[in-house]
Amino acid sequence: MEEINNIEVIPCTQSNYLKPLRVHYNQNGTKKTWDFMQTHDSVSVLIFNTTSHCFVLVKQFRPAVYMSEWERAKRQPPKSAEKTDEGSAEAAAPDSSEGQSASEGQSSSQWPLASTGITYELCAGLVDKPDLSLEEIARQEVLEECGYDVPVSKLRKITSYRSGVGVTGAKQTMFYAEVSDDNCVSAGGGEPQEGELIEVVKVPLHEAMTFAYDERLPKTMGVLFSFIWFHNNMSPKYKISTNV
Ligand SMILES: Nc1nc(=O)c2ncn([C@@H]3O[C@H](COP(=O)(O)OP(=O)(O)O[C@H]4O[C@H](CO)[C@@H](O)[C@H](O)[C@H]4O)[C@@H](O)[C@H]3O)c2[nH]1
Ligand SMILES: [Mg+2]
Repeated sequence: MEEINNIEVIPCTQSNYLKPLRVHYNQNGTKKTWDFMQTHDSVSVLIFNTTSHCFVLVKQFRPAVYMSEWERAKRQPPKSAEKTDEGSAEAAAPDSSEGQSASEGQSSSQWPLASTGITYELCAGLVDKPDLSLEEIARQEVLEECGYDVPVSKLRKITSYRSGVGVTGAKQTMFYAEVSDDNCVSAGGGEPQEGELIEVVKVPLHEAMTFAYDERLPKTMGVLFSFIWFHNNMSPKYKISTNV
């Protein structure tokens, strides 16, 4: 249950997370300019629980996604208040949590439901600790966000890729971790002192592809890619249903 209100949007002039910059350069003799954002690289982890045959994902409110939905709503106001994806999306969700919002803080504009800013993601984290390896950061994120204590040696690197090419250029490295209920040491949920409010969500293997392609459930590309990676690499060890 999320309640988002008192929304105020201001220009970002200083941040620990990103730095907007403009680069001038010559490409094949042509003068060019590009605006970009310096951000941290990141790691993500596809977690598969071998006891329950479920993928372990996280679900959290993402202000950037919410604000993007707000922009869209301003461009295309919904035809009627009831006519949103909300009911059907939550009905199809693998857990029962419900989004809720209040429209306050900003003139008379209609704020979207908080649930439009809640996304399903792989467990993931920023590479912001120079003394730790990518594997060690991934291990910490699995523990903090999902509550599983897995040794670094059990993390298998899947691949790395650019998580954004137009704006950030940041690199994300993806790992695979097989866990069992025996590795579960806490409920997870992130670091409350860092302001993290994370819900751990289990997606049964036999529902994975239906979940992945259900556009009513906002999710990252990492979820989609990693499920397909699992299908290609872990079958026939674990059978993933593909009838979508
Ligand atoms: N970004 C930001 N802005 C703030 O103003 C801001 N203010 C506080 N924070 C804090 O920074 C920490 C960031 O948490 P993580 O290290 O777990 O990183 P994620 O946000 O999970 O990001 C990962 O997962 C994403 C989804 O796959 C990918 O897109 C990213 O590339 C990937 O790094 C949290 O403690 C959060 O409370 C902000 N973080
Ligand atoms: Mg995270």
